[in-house]
Amino acid sequence: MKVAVGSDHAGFEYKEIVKNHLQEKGYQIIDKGTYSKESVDYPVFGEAVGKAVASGEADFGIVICGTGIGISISANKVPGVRAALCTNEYMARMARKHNNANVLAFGARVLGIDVALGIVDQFFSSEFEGGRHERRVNLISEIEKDLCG
Ligand SMILES: O=C(CO)[C@H](O)[C@H](O)[C@H](O)COP(=O)(O)O
Repeated sequence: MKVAVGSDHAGFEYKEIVKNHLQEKGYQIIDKGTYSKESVDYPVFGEAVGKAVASGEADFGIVICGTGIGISISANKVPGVRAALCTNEYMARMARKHNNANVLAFGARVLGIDVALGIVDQFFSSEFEGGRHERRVNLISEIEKDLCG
């Protein structure tokens, strides 16, 4: 499984920890930056991870900024991306089971690292349930087709 990861400066340290955590579990990591704590702009990294997932370069993505808000908004601008901003393990499970999210977002300034790693583990151990949820996810895709072609 290939996972693209990206963050701004606020999420950099958590990105490094998440990378190691997933690599230890056998995931292949594609790191789209940022690569230090120097101040940068989160849309660059949300877009890079979003494009990696939408193009098939990665199976899933993880984006991290201070709150997770700006970088999830940015990733969601890429057609085909369903980025879910999660603040607890239940949201992470539902993001996969009900929304078929392909990008996980969270905020390094609002969550402890243990909570963040729990969210990551729940996201990757949950599967899309399909059924009525597929109809709803397809409706999201139709909005995108109508507006983006
Ligand atoms: O985009 C954000 C909020 O939606 C992130 O939290 C950013 O990391 C944050 O805005 C960066 O702030 P800074 O004062 O430039 O470190």
